[in-house]
Amino acid sequence: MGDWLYLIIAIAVLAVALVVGLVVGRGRRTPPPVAPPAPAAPTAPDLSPPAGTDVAEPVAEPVVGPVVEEPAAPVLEKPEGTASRLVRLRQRLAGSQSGLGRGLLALLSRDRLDEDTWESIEDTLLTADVGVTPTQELVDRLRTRLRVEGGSEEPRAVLREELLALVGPDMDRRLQVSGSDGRPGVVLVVGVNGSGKTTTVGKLSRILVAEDRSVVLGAADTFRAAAVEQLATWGERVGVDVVRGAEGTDPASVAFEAVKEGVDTQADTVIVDTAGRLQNKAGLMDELGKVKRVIEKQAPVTEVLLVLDATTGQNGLIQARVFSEVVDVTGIVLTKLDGSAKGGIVVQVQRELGVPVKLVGLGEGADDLAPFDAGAFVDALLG
Ligand SMILES: Nc1nc2c(ncn2[C@@H]2O[C@H](COP(=O)(O)OP(=O)(O)OP(=O)(O)O)[C@@H](O)[C@H]2O)c(=O)[nH]1
Repeated sequence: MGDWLYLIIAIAVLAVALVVGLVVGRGRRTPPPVAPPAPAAPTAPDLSPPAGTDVAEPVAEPVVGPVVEEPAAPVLEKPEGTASRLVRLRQRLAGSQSGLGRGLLALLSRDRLDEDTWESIEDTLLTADVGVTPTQELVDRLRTRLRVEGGSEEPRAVLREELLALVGPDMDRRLQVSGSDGRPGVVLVVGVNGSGKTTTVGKLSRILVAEDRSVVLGAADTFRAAAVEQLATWGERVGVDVVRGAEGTDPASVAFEAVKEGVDTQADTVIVDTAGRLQNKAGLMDELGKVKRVIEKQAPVTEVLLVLDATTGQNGLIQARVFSEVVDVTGIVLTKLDGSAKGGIVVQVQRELGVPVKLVGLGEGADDLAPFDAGAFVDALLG
């Protein structure tokens, strides 16, 4: 019996050991392979903090693929407004021109106005490019008014009045930059190479942009590729569209496209830069005549500006005459007046062409162009 009991206990121990072994072994078995998960549909990264996370705590930024840098939007320049521009440029004008006025005043203030003195006055005026006929007229007027010895008239006041009359205070110097019937105003800019045409177109566009006008530029100076590039840069700086053609393109077709864009986009003003090669009068007449005709299929030309370099004296005047015979010039832009003490050219060119000076260039800076004002100009002459 005792043997049987031992045998039964031994079998029971073995059975328990077998059951425990089976249970533990099953727990260590590797799970059966399962199908790989389907790729998740792309979703916007969830940038909200996980629940329970304090917002103030730094959270690792989710990585969302390669970082693509957006091209920086061009920063547009803000052209200088009219008021500060005028104050600044009047000072510059006085700086370059006051020699003429001061010289005349010194002569007119002498105790005795003898023939030698009047001759010196005449020479001073001629040297400043006032021109022969206007000089003669001015000297005659001054002689009459200042002749009387011990006269009560003050030389400075007399000179100011007479110079102002010569410059023409009543001329209409407003720029015609607006069109009619919903069409843009069209400004055609002409003049010999190097006179400052392209620069003037760029500066004028800035004046108009400063006045909140929408502008399109036409780079019809296709003769010189650099001029087209130059104009494109002027336009980019203030966010103005520049219509251009390849080098050698027919200038008239560029002018046409520019005005068409102005009409289509309902721009206020289109300014067209031209090549103005002065090879001969007939060629110039053909080129500019065609440009104008083609433009006017879209909208009338409201202003033709002739750009003239103030430092070129009589040569510049001869060129100006040719241009005015070829196109109907309505206004003159006198550039580089900062580099010349010969402001008298204003008087001469207006007389010659019968057209007012409307703008003056007073430096190479982007905003160094100002509307011409007769009173301010004479004051600048007198210093
Ligand atoms: N000091 C000064 N320089 C000026 C003025 N206006 C233009 N210039 C300079 O004159 C040079 C010629 O100007 P442009 O505008 O290229 O002349 P352009 O008539 O267009 O010449 P093309 O493109 O060859 O037909 C440039 O160096 C200008 O910076 C001005 O009022 N004062």
